[in-house]
Amino acid sequence: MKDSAASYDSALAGAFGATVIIDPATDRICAATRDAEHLFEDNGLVGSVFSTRIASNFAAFVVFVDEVCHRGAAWTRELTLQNSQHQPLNCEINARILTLDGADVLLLNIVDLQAFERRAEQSDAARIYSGGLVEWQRAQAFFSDLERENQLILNAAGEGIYGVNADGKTTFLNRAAQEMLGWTAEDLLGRDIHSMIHHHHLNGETYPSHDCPIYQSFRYEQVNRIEDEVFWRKDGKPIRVEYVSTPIYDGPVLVGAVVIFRDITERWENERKLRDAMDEVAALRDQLMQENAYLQEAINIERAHHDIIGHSPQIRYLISQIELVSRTDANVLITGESGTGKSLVATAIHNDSSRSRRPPIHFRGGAVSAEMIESELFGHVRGAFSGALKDKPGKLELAHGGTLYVDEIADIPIEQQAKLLDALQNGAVARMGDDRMRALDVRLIASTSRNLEREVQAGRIRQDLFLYLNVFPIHCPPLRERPQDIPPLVAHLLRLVCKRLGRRQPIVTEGIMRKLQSYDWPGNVRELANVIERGAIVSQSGKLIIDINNPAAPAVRNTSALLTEADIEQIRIANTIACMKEAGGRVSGKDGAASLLDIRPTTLYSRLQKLGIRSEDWS
Ligand SMILES: Nc1ncnc2c1ncn2[C@@H]1O[C@H](COP(=O)(O)OP(=O)(O)OP(=O)(O)O)[C@@H](O)[C@H]1O
Repeated sequence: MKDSAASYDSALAGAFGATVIIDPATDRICAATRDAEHLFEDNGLVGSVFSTRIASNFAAFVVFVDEVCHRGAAWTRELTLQNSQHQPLNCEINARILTLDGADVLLLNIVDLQAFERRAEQSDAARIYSGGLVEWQRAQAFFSDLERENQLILNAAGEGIYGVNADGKTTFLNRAAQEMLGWTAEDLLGRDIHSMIHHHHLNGETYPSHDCPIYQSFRYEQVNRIEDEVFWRKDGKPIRVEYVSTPIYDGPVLVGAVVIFRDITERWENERKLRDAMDEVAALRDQLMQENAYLQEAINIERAHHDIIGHSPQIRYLISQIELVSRTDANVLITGESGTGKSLVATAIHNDSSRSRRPPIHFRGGAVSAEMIESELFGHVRGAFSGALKDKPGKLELAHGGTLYVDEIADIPIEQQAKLLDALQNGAVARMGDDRMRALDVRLIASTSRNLEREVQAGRIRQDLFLYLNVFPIHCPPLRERPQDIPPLVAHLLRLVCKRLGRRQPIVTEGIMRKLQSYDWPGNVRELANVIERGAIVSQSGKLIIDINNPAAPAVRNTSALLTEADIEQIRIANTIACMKEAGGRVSGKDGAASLLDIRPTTLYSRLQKLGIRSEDWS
């Protein structure tokens, strides 16, 4: 046994690393090196059973031993051994047969592959990162070669290009870089470039090199693209740059980074000017919008007084109705003969309402062919029907958040009435040819010159739509029922038309006014406006001439529609002053005020006195 031990010792003397001798007959470990004990974490290796050191696949071990016995030597990486803690050991096993003291034993040299890989990595890392003189010289040589070989290209490039080694020292600098930075190659080569051109941010804060993307390029092997930074010139001025820094390798070794940069000062300046200009445009637009809102408000206030003319009780009642309903979101049905001012009333309601920030959307059923009504109201998508070449929103969609005024609701075909009611009640609309529902918040104001109840009975208006609309009916009275509104309407319409035509305003004689007031006005205010316009055009003599061919019998006067004495007096005062102005203050004579009014001068003298009209009033 002692002899055997000596033989084992001498057999192991030349062994390297973890080595064991096994007796294949007994499966026992006869001898082991210290490295083997270390590997298996077991000081009592000698004498123990070897097969317990095999983690798995014992059959593979038997095959391996057979191969060794047969060939005399073999190796494998297929077997996983385990240490005393049963942790697996990923190994390469080299085995051969030894004959000691006349008996065959197995000598196994075990290489721990994990430890081997760790050592390889450490030595690689040491080679790359230790940064010893050899590596530094190698990097220098690499950059010199790079620069020499690419001299022409580097110097021809419009972009600034410089290289840094793994210590951040400048290794080369092309011509464009020197021109942009003002630093020469001699100034920078071999020096820490970050501290020379990249030391501060534009706001004055220092820029530590470890935060710099260029350094990160060679520390963490990243390509970094920066779109807006500054490099500092030799004269202390900053230039705005965009750059790309790319790590570069000499074979497997990282030797530094190349930085390619472009001076974007001019572009940045142009962009800044553009941004400033756009800010200014936005500010002006806001200002204009505010002014517009202000003017709109001013116009609305102005309109509230002047749009709907008339002092008759009917008109006063109409205005009170408008004021009442415009404060609500209720649907409104406006009835009245043609030309009585239904559109005017609809606009007044919208303008006085909380929806007045959006323009009212006007839809006149009778103005569109029956086939187009659906597309006009609900919109369509491209291809919804032949001729639908692009998407188009309908009037309902356009009125979202505001008011839709449907003029002559009875002209809408019955199917579209159903669809309209559906959209309004559900608060959603789909364009023709589209499934997508779009939200809808619309106030509906509808008008008609027909008797809607009769239209419902005749089946031309849906009952449910009529009920939906008839929440707040407003009636516009015909002009023949309120002749006292004719003088103020005439004055208003005459002023408008003369202003538009650029003409002097003719005088309205009392005779003409009587004629206008006794006419029936089947076309209501629209007809009156036409008569006045025609009169303003043909009147050359300074007096309004009107042409009403078939004046009706004096309209039946409703006592509640009569002018008060005060009304009459006011009109008379205004008309007399206008005449005196027109006649240049002369009462009698061919172009005198009395002649314009078609009364005697003495009557006019006494009227001036009676009404308290003085020369200051017309001069
Ligand atoms: N009270 C009024 N004060 C001032 N202008 C009026 C008044 N009533 C009507 N008008 C004017 O008469 C013209 C016709 O009015 P509007 O178009 O509103 O009538 P309508 O009832 O809607 O007519 P239609 O039924 O034919 O559409 C317009 O120029 C309108 O400004």
